Amino acid sequence: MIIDGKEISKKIREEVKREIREFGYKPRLAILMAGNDESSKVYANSKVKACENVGIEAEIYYFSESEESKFFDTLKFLNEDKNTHGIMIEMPLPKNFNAELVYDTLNPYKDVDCISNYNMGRLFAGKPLFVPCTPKAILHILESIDTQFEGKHAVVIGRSNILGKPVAKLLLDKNCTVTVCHSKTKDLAYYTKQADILVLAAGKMNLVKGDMIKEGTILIDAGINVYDGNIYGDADFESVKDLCSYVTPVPGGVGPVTTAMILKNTLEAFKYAIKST
Ligand SMILES: NC(=O)C1=CN([C@@H]2O[C@H](COP(=O)(O)OP(=O)(O)OC[C@H]3O[C@@H](n4cnc5c(N)ncnc54)[C@H](OP(=O)(O)O)[C@@H]3O)[C@@H](O)[C@H]2O)C=CC1
Ligand SMILES: Nc1nc(=O)c2c([nH]1)NC[C@@H]1CN(c3ccc(C(=O)N[C@@H](CCC(=O)O)C(=O)O)cc3)C=[N+]21
Repeated sequence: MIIDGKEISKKIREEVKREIREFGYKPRLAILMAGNDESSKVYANSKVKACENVGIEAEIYYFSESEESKFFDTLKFLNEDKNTHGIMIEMPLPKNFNAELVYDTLNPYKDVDCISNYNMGRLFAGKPLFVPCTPKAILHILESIDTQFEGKHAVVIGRSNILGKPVAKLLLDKNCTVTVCHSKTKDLAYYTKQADILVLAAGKMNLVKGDMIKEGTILIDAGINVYDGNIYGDADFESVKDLCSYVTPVPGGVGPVTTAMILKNTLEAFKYAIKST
């Protein structure tokens, strides 16, 4: 069955919208965007639209590659700004930016995508302030199809701090047996063939094909690859789709649910702010 990420996203957005309506004023999300990546700009604009549709005020702050100090000044201002509840920093940052300093500077209570070192620590200690948006989306999708996690073999391809690692940790919390593969993994197919749940988060088109998976697997494809003006996941969708019990398409799978989770986390940041006043 092909999972409809747009439908799942719609439900989350409606819930967030309903909850926001009950508050007297609007949550505010600041999106910091450094560098000149055109596709990131498109995503940032679509996030603003999604925010506005549920009653979240959103503003994008643009910085060129030569504006690192202005970027940090803005970040420090937003960290303290009472009117800003969530801060989302678009990744990747330009190479010349001190990313480590960003992870140490961002106010953890506003860190809606869980990129700060403090929040990464809390996440892995099992007491997260925020669960990062894409991993949260992936777990939500799995829960929405009533996945039985316990004792299942989950294979995650990718080990980035923002995606692969937290997904693996969340699946471990669900009592899956988890294998994490990466670019140095030998014989990827050996692992993918064993997967009851397979999560793709590598950013490599056609990385997984039909002959690399077992029948009945649940395949969640978080990859986003742009080719010839179209977007594709990490799986060769045509060759895997009939073998999987469930599969997410790209577009229309993990992406829209991720956007919904940004809204949900912004609402959570708003609640932290209310609690602390
Ligand atoms: N749908 C959504 O909402 C989102 C989608 N994405 C997409 O997910 C993908 C991954 O993103 P992100 O984690 O940020 O990317 P990174 O580039 O940070 O990480 C990619 C990971 O995949 C591994 N990898 C790369 N090539 C291979 C290979 N041939 N075989 C096995 N493993 C491989 C890398 O291994 P190693 O560690 O050894 O280098 C690395 O761990 C991208 O396509 C990105 O666009 C990202 C965020 C949100
Ligand atoms: N701190 C941080 N967190 C992120 O989560 C993050 C990031 N930085 N930098 C960029 C990547 C990319 N990303 C996407 C989100 C939604 C869609 C999405 O909604 N895609 C639509 C398709 C859109 C289209 O057609 O172009 C879909 O898959 O259906 C895609 C990609 C989040 N990212």
